[in-house]
Amino acid sequence: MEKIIVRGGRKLNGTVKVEGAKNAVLPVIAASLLASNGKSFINEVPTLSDVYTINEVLRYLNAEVTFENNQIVVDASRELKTEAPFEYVRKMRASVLVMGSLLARNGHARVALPGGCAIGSRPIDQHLKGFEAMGAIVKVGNGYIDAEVKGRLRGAKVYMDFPSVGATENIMMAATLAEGTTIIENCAKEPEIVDLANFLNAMGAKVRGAGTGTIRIEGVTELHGAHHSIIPDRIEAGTFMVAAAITGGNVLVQGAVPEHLSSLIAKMEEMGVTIIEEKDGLRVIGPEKLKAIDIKTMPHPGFPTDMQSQMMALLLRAQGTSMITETVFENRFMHVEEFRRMNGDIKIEGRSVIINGESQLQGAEVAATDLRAAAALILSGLVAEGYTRVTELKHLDRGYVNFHQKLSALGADIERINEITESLVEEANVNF
Ligand SMILES: CC(=O)N[C@H]1[C@@H](OP(=O)(O)OP(=O)(O)OC[C@H]2O[C@@H](n3ccc(=O)[nH]c3=O)[C@H](O)[C@@H]2O)O[C@H](CO)[C@@H](O)[C@@H]1O
Ligand SMILES: C=C(OP(=O)(O)O)C(=O)O
Repeated sequence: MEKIIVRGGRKLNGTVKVEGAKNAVLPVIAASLLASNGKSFINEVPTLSDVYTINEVLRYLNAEVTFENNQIVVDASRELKTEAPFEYVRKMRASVLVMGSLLARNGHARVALPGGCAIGSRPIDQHLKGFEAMGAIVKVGNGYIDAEVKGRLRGAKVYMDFPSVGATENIMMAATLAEGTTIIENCAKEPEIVDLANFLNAMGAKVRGAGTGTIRIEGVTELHGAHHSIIPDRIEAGTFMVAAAITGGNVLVQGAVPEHLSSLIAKMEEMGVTIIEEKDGLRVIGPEKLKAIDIKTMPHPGFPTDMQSQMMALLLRAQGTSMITETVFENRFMHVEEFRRMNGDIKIEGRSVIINGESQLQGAEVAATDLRAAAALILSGLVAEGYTRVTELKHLDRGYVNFHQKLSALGADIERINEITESLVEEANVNF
């Protein structure tokens, strides 16, 4: 088993470069299936396990995919299969994003039901409601969702009960090849939605309004391959901003886009962190003392749920009592128990947690419960007394490229080891 071992106490200094966004590249790769002629060239692609997984899904579906030097080339011009089986969807929920493209291209899509995960039950009813409004017959059974339409999908008005990111993306992709105009109301406004719309438009689609609460898609009969560069990862950027602040360091987060990070910047400034916009990113300078604040996660432009656990790590160092309320996912507090193992003083009260920042964090062996929890526990390890060992790194690898190397380059005392290697070293120490 692999572990990250971090020893607390070092201030971070220097420059760290942000990768392309995981949550932008996954829907863009799914969208590349819509091109019935020409290749798509996708640049600034991070080498994450989720990216390898979605590439496998595309290959299974009969697309040709290469991934070299942070560029993916997709040729989806051959006839595509219709089914994304459970073995892929189980590894990564975002596999469900191929459904809209397959339904639009083939008139039929069969995708394994993603099921729940560590952060909540995560249903996909809003995706299916959109497909049904466009004329698809959707059946759920034997662990699969089957959606089929006679002829082309038809443009429709879809009102989303909640501005779901994935549902907005899936409906947007399906609507590009529908007959007539689709209007998605109360849709998600995340920067990743805008990135997907830009890619679709480069493929020949007619998508307007991405980034606002209403998106209009005028259907076209065919899409072609296109060139696209993925936006920088605002959550990776935010994670390094917290790393700088928590250690009282001074770090330039290169590639961070201030407009994508406005809620995080505002809340960190409220805590007393200095954030300076520079030409190529954000400089973050941690104060001697952090102030306690309250945070509520919300759809964009509200505070992102994907930064909730990292901010919990930061608030555990603030003077006074803070509260975080999670409104996006119903069960995204699994990391609280792990923070408690590090002497974190946190109480869960319904959908909120109360954090007392006065107690000294102590190094401990902790398990990552999900992707962002993995990063957050490592952030706490940067300031805990002694050694923190973080396990279940498969979660970390879904969303962070070379996380420990990047922290190490900024001055952290951190390494990633294989438990077998570690026990050999211990054995060697005993024997010699
Ligand atoms: C790959 C990707 O981009 N993942 C992001 C995406 O996930 P994802 O697209 O899955 O998140 P959604 O915005 O769809 O989900 C938000 C909430 O809506 C609920 N819901 C969603 C769809 C639906 O049909 N019915 C329903 O009830 C979910 O259970 C959840 O409670 O947005 C989340 C919210 O910003 C982020 O945390 C994830 O990192
Ligand atoms: C929850 C996340 O991702 P996913 O939707 O892929 O699980 C995340 O990026 O924090």
